[in-house]
Amino acid sequence: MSRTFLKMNGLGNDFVVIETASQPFEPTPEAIRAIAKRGDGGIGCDQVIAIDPPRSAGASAYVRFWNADGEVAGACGNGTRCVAWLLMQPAGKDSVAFDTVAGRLSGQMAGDKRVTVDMGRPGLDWTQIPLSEEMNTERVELQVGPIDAPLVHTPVCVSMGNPHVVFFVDAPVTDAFATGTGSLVEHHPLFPQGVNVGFAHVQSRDHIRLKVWERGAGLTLACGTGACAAQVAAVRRGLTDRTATVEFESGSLVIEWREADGHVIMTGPITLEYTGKLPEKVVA
Ligand SMILES: N[C@H](CCC[C@H](N)C(=O)O)C(=O)O
Repeated sequence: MSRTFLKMNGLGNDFVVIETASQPFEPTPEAIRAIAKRGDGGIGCDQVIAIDPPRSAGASAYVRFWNADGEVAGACGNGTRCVAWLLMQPAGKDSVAFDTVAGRLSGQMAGDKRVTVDMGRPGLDWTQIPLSEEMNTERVELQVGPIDAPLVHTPVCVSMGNPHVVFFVDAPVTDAFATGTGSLVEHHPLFPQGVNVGFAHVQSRDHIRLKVWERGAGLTLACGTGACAAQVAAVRRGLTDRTATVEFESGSLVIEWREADGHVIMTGPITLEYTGKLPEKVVA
């Protein structure tokens, strides 16, 4: 049985989205890798997303995420905006709630192909990231490069349902730097579940330039949970006010770490690229 899918992206961070109500989807890591592979018979994407029927009252769906390396991911901000938009279309609704392994998320329309998602509260304790040892997550004892002249050091760690480490840098970093440094940190022993690595350049109290090396996907054009983590990290360090624009080369997200309830609110665009059929051989 061949399955239909939707190819979508959020600021170029791209997804193969499969609605499973009429086509069960229990993929192996190899199947995910085959779907995500760019070229050689793959569809090509950073993450694969399954939209399952709801498992609890009040939710429109249960949503699962996998990285291109085949491993399960706990959250995906850009993907969450795309899912929220999809779930609001048929019913002509302007708000929706759905569940993920990281908890209940809610979305609402914020203009044409623009969605606001409540990503819930960040995890700030070392056990929530998680780290392999107790540390102050606002100033983590970690550096990359020569001891006497580290390339990056003393990051902030934040969980958005997935682990993030955010390094503040004095200037926007190149793709080569983010790749070389991010790939070193992704599987550092301090992060027993791996980590997404952000390089944040604070331009002003409401503007951050960000590049993210994603766990299980590598350098992506944008990272929604990475933008949330960078803004939470910047507020913790006193570098930005509660709402900031987080800018990638492909565009920007508006992130608010809401004072009233501690929730992180992300607003940004979604793109529906095309619909297609998964090749039979890819997913048995
Ligand atoms: N690579 C991430 C999942 C996708 C995050 C990103 N695509 C986003 O928009 O948040 C992880 O392993 O936790």
